[in-house]
Amino acid sequence: MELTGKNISFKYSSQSKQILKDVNITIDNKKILGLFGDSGSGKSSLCKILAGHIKRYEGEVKCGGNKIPNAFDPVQLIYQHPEKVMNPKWKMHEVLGESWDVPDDLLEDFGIQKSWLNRWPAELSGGELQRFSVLRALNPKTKFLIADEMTTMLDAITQVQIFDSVLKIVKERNMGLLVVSHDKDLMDIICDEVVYIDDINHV
Ligand SMILES: Nc1ncnc2c1ncn2[C@@H]1O[C@H](COP(=O)(O)OP(=O)(O)OP(=O)(O)O)[C@@H](O)[C@H]1O
Repeated sequence: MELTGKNISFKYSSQSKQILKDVNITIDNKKILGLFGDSGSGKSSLCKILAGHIKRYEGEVKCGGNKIPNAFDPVQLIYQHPEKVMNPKWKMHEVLGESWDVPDDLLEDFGIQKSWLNRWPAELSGGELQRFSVLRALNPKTKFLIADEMTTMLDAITQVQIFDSVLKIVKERNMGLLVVSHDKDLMDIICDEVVYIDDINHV
């Protein structure tokens, strides 16, 4: 199964600069793909388009040959800043429960203490919140995961732990994974193939 972006071109408004031009990218569920490039080169914008968060673009995104449906989200995007995508008025068990019923062993794998489930997002650190946003994205319907600087805010040891847990699930469930990072060393370890955005973006 593949998630494909075909001839993707994009600008934020008609007056603003071209961010993406004729980008072609394929994420295969049998390989882990890395995407790297300079700050501001359009990586996050491309991720949002692939995940269906930006809808006004030129080109075509397909998941398993079909357009991404609205009701069922086979493509999940994990943002760099989890606090931006969490409802501050929900306790953490509601934040997770909205997506799926996470088994206890997975909470443990991701280093989430049970007492945190009863806290508000504002009562957790950025790194602790990020563990929740990763787990939330890993609901059983997810076919492709896009990790946009997913572990930037975590220390090196926690980064490895989180990636280990994600990779285990990705392999078990045969999911596709796109890893976006500035850390080329990390990508070289994790990914089967790494793409430089300037090589696929013709702006
Ligand atoms: N909502 C927005 N409205 C207008 N311009 C935006 C918006 N979001 C991003 N941009 C601009 O689009 C360009 C590409 O940004 P994008 O976040 O996709 O880059 P990036 O490669 O992910 O950067 P980084 O590695 O720093 O996260 C930048 O010049 C940025 O200023």
